[in-house]
Amino acid sequence: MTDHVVRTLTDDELRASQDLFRATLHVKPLTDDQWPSVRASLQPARSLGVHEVDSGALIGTARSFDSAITVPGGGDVPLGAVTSVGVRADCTRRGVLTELMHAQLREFADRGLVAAGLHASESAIYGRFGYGIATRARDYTVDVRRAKVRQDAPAGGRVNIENLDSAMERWAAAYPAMATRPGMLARPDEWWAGLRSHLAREEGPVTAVTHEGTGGVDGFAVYSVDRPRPGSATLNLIEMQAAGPEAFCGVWRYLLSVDLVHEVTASVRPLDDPLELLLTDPRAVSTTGQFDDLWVRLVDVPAALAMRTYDGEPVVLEVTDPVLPGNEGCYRLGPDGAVRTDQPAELQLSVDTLAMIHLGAWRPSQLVDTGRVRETAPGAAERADRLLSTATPPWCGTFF
Ligand SMILES: CC(=O)SCCNC(=O)CCNC(=O)[C@H](O)C(C)(C)COP(=O)(O)OP(=O)(O)OC[C@H]1O[C@@H](n2cnc3c(N)ncnc32)[C@H](O)[C@@H]1OP(=O)(O)O
Repeated sequence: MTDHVVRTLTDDELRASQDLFRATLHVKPLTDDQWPSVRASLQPARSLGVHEVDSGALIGTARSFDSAITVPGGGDVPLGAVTSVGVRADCTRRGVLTELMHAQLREFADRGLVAAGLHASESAIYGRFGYGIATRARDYTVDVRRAKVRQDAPAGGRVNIENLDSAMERWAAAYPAMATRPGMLARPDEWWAGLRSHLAREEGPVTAVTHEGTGGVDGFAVYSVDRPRPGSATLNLIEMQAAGPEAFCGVWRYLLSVDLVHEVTASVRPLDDPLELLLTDPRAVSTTGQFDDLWVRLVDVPAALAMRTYDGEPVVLEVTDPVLPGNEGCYRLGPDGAVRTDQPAELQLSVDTLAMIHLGAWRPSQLVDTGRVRETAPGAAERADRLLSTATPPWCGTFF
């Protein structure tokens, strides 16, 4: 018998659950001023809590919001975006997170969500629940004095500074047309409310810029500037989306022209962000980190496999999934789609490893080389490499 129970939290328990989560991250509780905007970012009935039976105290929490993820071929797969996961520090390592994760995955499956996604605070936590690294990202800095945009770089449209609140409404309307790369997420209203409350906590002023091309809004960015002393200002790019090369280049041309700024830092950008190639001196850009971005858990494996496209010779995968055993079995993937099959397995892998290849972040043959995938038919991994490859590396680009 366990000494705690998991259940969906009621509205009047949400603030306590957010404060519990913040405490696990060593952050102060919400103030009365902060709470309304945080409340606006929470979807109803999507917060789970674990209470101790004896004391009734809340000791663990996890929440989610309903979203969708773009997969290769352009389809949108319904996804539960998991966040605010925390267990009170004096109650860790006795299975509270495990119960939360299992309850949440059951709830997602019951509601027909095909996948779950999260950004992990530590990379050792979520693999055991079937999550795998499905997108990667990099941070970079730009030395503004060296960064001159090439004359042949794409041009067109214009950048305007806007009021943040009105800009966000226009961005929310334009964003779906930009979320075409595998790994990008749909952003419900609550996500935009969360961005607003996140930006309100920035110490310095926050600037919103919109790029308008011939068809209207096709890019946007939000940044803050640190200026610890005269002559030394860093522009921190908090968010940037662009529908195409003109918008990408237009926004960067603007960012590199802001007076008094000697350095721009950009976080969690796509691995193939082409800024270096737009500059006369590509070394003006320095990658400062490359890391796991979105972790995905395929909740309904047959649906997730069927909802993306494949290009190349078919291959048969055998999937193991101790947490959701209904996913286990062999699947034949090919240009005609993905279906369960009785054919013998050519590659064997666990469900967390499947998430690593589903959007194209890793090549199956790389994973054979590291022991994560077992090849039972010679040449199958190379066939799978071609079948699952994508034109661009997947990227999430949405923080939550
Ligand atoms: C999506 C997000 O919100 S990311 C934010 C996650 N939250 C945090 O990082 C806040 C601080 N940390 C915590 O609140 C907790 O330590 C949690 C949530 C990470 C883990 O909660 P717990 O209740 O201790 O996890 P639980 O007891 O279910 O552990 C399950 C297994 O994972 C392991 N594990 C749990 N956390 C970690 C960790 N940080 N590093 C390595 N292993 C871990 C446990 O050892 C256990 O393994 P075992 O079964 O082999 O012993």
